[in-house]
Amino acid sequence: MKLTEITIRHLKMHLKSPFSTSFGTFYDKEFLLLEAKDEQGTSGWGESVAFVAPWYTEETLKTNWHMLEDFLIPLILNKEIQHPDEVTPLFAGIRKNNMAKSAIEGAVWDIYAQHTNQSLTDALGGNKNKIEVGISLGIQESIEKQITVVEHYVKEGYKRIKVKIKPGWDVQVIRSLRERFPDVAMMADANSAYSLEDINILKQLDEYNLTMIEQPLASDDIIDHAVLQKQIKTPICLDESINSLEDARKAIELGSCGVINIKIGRVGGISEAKKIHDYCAEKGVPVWCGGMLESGIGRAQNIALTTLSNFVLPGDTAGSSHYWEKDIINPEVIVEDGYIQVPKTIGIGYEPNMEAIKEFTVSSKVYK
Ligand SMILES: O=C(O)CCC(=O)C1=CC=C[C@@H](O)[C@@H]1C(=O)O
Ligand SMILES: [Mg+2]
Repeated sequence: MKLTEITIRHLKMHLKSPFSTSFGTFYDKEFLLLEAKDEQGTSGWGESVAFVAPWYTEETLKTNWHMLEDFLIPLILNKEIQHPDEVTPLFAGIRKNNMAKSAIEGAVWDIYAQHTNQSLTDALGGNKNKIEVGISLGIQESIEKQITVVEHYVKEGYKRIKVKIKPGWDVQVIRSLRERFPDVAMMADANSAYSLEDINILKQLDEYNLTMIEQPLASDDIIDHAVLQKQIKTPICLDESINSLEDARKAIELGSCGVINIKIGRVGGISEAKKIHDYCAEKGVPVWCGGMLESGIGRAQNIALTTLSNFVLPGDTAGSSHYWEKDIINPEVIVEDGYIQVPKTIGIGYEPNMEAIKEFTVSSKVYK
């Protein structure tokens, strides 16, 4: 295939309820949606998961647009590509900027699946008909409210509940949730809000039988996480610290974590995500698919990735209606009793809803 035209659209979608973490609150999700067309007129779709501000990683919507326009699109337009695995090497001269790279690579995987007449799941070698789904819940204004929100999603059947913690909103919250929900699979995500100086807090969290504690320490750290992991029995899950297969190898060799959260955008694309999955499988380290409040396009890719066999823990791939009044795909992603049925249709398994895409588009530009 050869990509002959790429359209970048800036979309803004209103979140049904605000999402609060240790680094801030989101009311809307603004992101770049990328449509690539090849010489046969086949369209493939990709989504950049970069946020408007560099809170989670250093990438932003604007830096992604700059990287795509000035560096990545010129590298890929009109290049002959046999397989999506060739995209990451093609971008190797450009450091990091993984979310921007991943937006194009996802679109190439979509086109490749369509050309080879298979679902993205089959193209990746996935082997599940349905996937288990967890949910990530933002920080609430009070512990009572947090309990009410958790209860709602436990009743909906989600297979694992993730709550966000930050200094001042940690041990007491987890203790209260555990008292109320003694048997629910529960985990806490700190988004790097602690340091080893807070080890006493982290040791207290160790008492509540959490499935894992996600990214307690610095976003670029694997050394202190290894120190911490030796002192707590709860597995540490790394999110922000893992941006490549090499990062995963080093973290596992050092003993910095017991679990890895794989996000396609954070690691630069589906091919790298699959490599990390394969490596973790070989090392006996379970993985799960993280979420970035994606629209249906990114969510569809997450669902396909989760069908790989070592995604043994429920991912943050909640249903469309949890986030949006209206998603940009047809059908929307539906979660029933904590499961998503994996679509088997050709490509990403869902159709882009052009009317909704137009409605949410703030600006766009075509590159040929
Ligand atoms: O997409 C989802 O539902 C998961 C959301 C989620 O937990 C996260 C989204 C974006 C940044 C972080 O706060 C976070 C995470 O770190 O996993
Ligand atoms: Mg996280």
